[in-house]
Amino acid sequence: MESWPPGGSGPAEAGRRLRGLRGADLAASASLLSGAGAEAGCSAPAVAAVLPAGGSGERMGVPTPKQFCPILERPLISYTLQALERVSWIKDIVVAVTGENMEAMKCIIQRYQHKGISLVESGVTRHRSIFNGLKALAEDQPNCRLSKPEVVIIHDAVRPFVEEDVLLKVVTAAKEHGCSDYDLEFGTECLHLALKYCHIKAKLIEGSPDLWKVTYKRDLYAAESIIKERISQQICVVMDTKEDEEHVGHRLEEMLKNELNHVKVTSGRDLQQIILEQCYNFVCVNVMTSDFEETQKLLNMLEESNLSILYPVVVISVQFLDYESVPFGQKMENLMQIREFAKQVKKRNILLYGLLVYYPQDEQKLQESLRQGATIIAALIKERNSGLIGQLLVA
Ligand SMILES: Nc1ccn([C@@H]2O[C@H](COP(=O)(O)OP(=O)(O)OP(=O)(O)O)[C@@H](O)[C@H]2O)c(=O)n1
Ligand SMILES: O=P(O)(O)OC[C@@H](O)[C@@H](O)[C@@H](O)CO
Repeated sequence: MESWPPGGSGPAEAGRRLRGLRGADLAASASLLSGAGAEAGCSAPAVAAVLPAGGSGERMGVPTPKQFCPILERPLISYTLQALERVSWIKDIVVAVTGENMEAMKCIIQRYQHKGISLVESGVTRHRSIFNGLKALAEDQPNCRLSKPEVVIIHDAVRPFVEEDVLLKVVTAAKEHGCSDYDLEFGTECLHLALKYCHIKAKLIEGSPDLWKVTYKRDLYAAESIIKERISQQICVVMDTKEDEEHVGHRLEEMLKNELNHVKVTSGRDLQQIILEQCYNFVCVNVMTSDFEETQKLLNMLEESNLSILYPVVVISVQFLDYESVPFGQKMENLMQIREFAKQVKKRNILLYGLLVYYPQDEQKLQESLRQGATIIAALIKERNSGLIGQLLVA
């Protein structure tokens, strides 16, 4: 644990100025700025969050500080901000970053449309960074858009998977509980500081298994896998033949339902609604219309929405081909257009792939190629490999 310097500008002084810092700490910790909400007689405390993000990530062993390392091309800290922004009762989020990374952080906020974020300069240790964030919330500065909170959640910027329920438990505990010897013995250094400098007793709250901190390089891979899994839970099948239930497109949809029984497969009858509900995977079957007509309609809709700002959206354009009756070479020439479409939509974070499904007369062979098609679709969605965009895969 670092030792605070004596004197006016150190954390001990800050503790006094904050008039009582009560802490609960595990992965997230909450401190209480006494006054604000309680005095106003509010039943729910006014809550803000401070994210220390001023570290250099030495243990990660890469030049970029880990909070800015990309996961699916988006910086890690943006996932953490997204997790906190979803919690409607957190009114302000203060992020502490180094002066050197201030501009980069502003760009991240703008690019990923994060709202209600304030930036402060971090300190040379994690605790100093937290302290700077608390100061911004506690001080009455002119033109300051931050409102004084009653409870402050302290959350490492490198813990992207924090859920609302644990945050609520921590905030509630920050108000309700005292602390035990056990907490002090097995707690982290934040608990100790709260007691030593502010004479505040803290309570240790059990976190969820997903609350781990990205520390080593392997943690980035683990985080990426978790994110990919989360956004692969729903697939929307869009097709240009809605009436004919016997149609081969519907058979592919049924095959997907059978093969991927943990995934929700929906039909794209109300695309606007499905986009609003944040489905990140689309299988687009072009049968009756010309080669990419249905796919292009879908791509236009996706481009107009903001869906792909936070996660890459996968679109698989499916064509059924009876190789025996259609001249393959001629067909291929048209289908190669997919490369250009894919390049264009990649700029909007949409990953477009092509899938040719063999459509023979023989029922058994058809069944087999549908099964193969479903397997390829599942793999493309699971992997989200941007190196394969614009490719025509064959089932
Ligand atoms: N001077 C510092 C040091 C750390 N942190 C932040 O505290 C959190 C948890 O710390 P840790 O995992 O130790 O991060 P680093 O110090 O960056 O990692 P390392 O110890 O490997 O260098 C991170 O979000 C980190 O950015 C901070 O705000 N200011
Ligand atoms: O043990 P590490 O150095 O990886 O991390 C220490 C702290 O940053 C972290 O556990 C806080 O959440 C505890 O207050």
